[in-house]
Amino acid sequence: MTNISSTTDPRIRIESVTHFFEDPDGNHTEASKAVNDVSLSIAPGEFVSIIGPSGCGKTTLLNLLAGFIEPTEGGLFIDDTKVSGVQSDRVAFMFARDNLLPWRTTLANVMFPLEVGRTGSRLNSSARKDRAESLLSRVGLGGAEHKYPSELSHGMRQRVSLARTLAGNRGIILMDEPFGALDAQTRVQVQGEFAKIWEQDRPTVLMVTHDLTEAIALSDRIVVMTHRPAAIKAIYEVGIPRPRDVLDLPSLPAFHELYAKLWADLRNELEPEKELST
Ligand SMILES: Nc1ncnc2c1ncn2[C@@H]1O[C@H](COP(=O)(O)OP(=O)(O)OP(=O)(O)O)[C@@H](O)[C@H]1O
Repeated sequence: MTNISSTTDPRIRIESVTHFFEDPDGNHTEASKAVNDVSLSIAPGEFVSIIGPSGCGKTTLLNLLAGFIEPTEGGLFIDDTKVSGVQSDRVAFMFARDNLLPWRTTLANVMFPLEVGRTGSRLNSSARKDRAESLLSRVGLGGAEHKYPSELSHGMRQRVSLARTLAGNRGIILMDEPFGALDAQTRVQVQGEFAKIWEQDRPTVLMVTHDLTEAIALSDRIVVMTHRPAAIKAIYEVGIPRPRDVLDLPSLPAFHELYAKLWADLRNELEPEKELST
């Protein structure tokens, strides 16, 4: 069993989770196993990234935590309550594609979680508007409140998505390649904005990424998964002092050392795929 729980009183606890999808005959087989005996605890205000080979089971782990699917074995807990059903009241999500509502303005998109969530039900419409405006200004979009998603660039849309993710103030954010669809320059900018906001608000974050530099720039710990079915191969503390500037990281020996370790772990996990294809 991979048992990694370095924290006490975690906000997120994943306990001995194994997940099988059904194969075309409706059976659970080794080939349909996506997650293998994963245990991980995440402390309040901690930022943890998951990296691993493509198709290993990272998104499946996030989906289990979000309550979109149920584990075959083991349990997932948020604030000590077992995850059962979709956790949209307790957890905010952010994906590579922004999923903005095209018929709503930027402001109305950010106000959306305030209208439907538990937090929202406590706010009147003027307070919702104030909160949404303030979040848009924090992500550098003050002035774009009345534009529609179709009028915005990819980077702007992803900033709106970030503001919307933060709007519900759920304190836990699950992110799946959140900056993956952005060009390299915009990506660095939006990462930097998110890092600043995270340092001020300190939500608990679990992020899946393929970008090792992004993982090092943003995380407290990085979890490396094996090839499918995803098990935990290693966990690294980043330990580089904050605030971190993505553009300055390459000048730090600690960055290169960690990058090399992560890459070596990943490369070993890619080997079985190579064997399969030869
Ligand atoms: N609903 C499903 N039914 C059957 N198999 C699935 C389903 N969803 C995912 N899988 C399979 O489970 C495995 C893990 O998928 P998952 O999306 O979790 O991987 P990932 O590590 O996030 O991949 P990537 O890095 O490429 O996004 C893959 O082999 C995928 O084909």
